[in-house]
Amino acid sequence: MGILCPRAAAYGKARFTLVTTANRERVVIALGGNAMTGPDGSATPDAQRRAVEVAVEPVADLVASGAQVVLTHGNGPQVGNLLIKNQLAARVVPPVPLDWCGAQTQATIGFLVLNALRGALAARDVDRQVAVVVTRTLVDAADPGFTDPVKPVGRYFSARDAERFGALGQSWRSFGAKGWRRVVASPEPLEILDAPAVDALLAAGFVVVAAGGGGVPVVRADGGYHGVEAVIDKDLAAQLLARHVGADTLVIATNVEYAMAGYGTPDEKPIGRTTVARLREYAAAGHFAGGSMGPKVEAIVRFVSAGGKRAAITSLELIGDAVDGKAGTVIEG
Ligand SMILES: Nc1ncnc2c1ncn2[C@@H]1O[C@H](COP(=O)(O)OP(=O)(O)O)[C@@H](O)[C@H]1O
Ligand SMILES: NC(=O)OP(=O)(O)O
Repeated sequence: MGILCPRAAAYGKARFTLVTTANRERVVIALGGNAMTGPDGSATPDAQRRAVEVAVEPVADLVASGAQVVLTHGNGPQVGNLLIKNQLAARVVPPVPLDWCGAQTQATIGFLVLNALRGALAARDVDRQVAVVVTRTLVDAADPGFTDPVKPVGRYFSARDAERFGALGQSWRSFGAKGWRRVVASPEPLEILDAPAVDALLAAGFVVVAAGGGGVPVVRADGGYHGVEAVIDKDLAAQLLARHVGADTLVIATNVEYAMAGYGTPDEKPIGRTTVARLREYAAAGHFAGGSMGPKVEAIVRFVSAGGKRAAITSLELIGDAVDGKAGTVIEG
């Protein structure tokens, strides 16, 4: 049993996609920071809006094919920019903590995705509602990540600026020729507390945007939850969300088609279809940089090891093929 859905004429030739009511595969897609800002990493409102409009196209195709889709996204550039604004305005308006900034980015990026995805679905004559869920992620107050800040946020600054900000008690790290970025605490995500809301919305037919920026980090306190100052890695949060909602497939979409062995060396080699064991060997041998490819590989390994059917790392344009196991670095359970 199926219906025919026209896809956007503006997105290539007008084509028709068979939407079967039986195709109810659940897919979680994590969109990287590269997909949410301009090509040069610029985070102007226009650059972000345009980047999101491009990023949602393959997602809209997937929704049109009948899949149940949850989208999650990074927030590193955006949350770092909010911290700077806080700092600059501190004498005029009270600064807000980092967890509030994280929640703010879920709203602003969520709004952009909601608007763009609804537009892309309408262009395909697909009438599916999209909901954005402000999502909390449980972390451990004793996580060592709180005393060893490693998560880069915001834009690149000069060494001189970084030194000036460092004098205010902030941690900054050099990224070579690109410059310096502020680094903040990034504890392990333990539980996506609002996953039941995501599950209910999926069952009701919504496309859901959730756990943006890895979720707002909270700890258990006073019989409830308190926000804590950190930024959770969105790939590690994505695999947890995918497990909580019983997703079949997790796709980590970034700006490279594959994770590579020997990345940046003359022996660089794309890793296509592979196994959890092989990826663990590559990781142990240091093939995946921490803070970029490292957590992506760790995320797909954790998902499949926990019973997930399929997980992939690939570029934005290849999301659909990766869901079918035909593109990117793919592992299966
Ligand atoms: N082994 C590797 N294979 C491929 N890319 C790698 C590898 N190690 C590090 N990278 C870098 O990881 C980047 C993707 O990670 P990141 O910039 O954090 O993505 P996103 O912002 O999309 O989440 C690639 O552009 C590449 O520069
Ligand atoms: N929270 C997070 O991991 O964001 P980025 O992917 O933008 O670094």
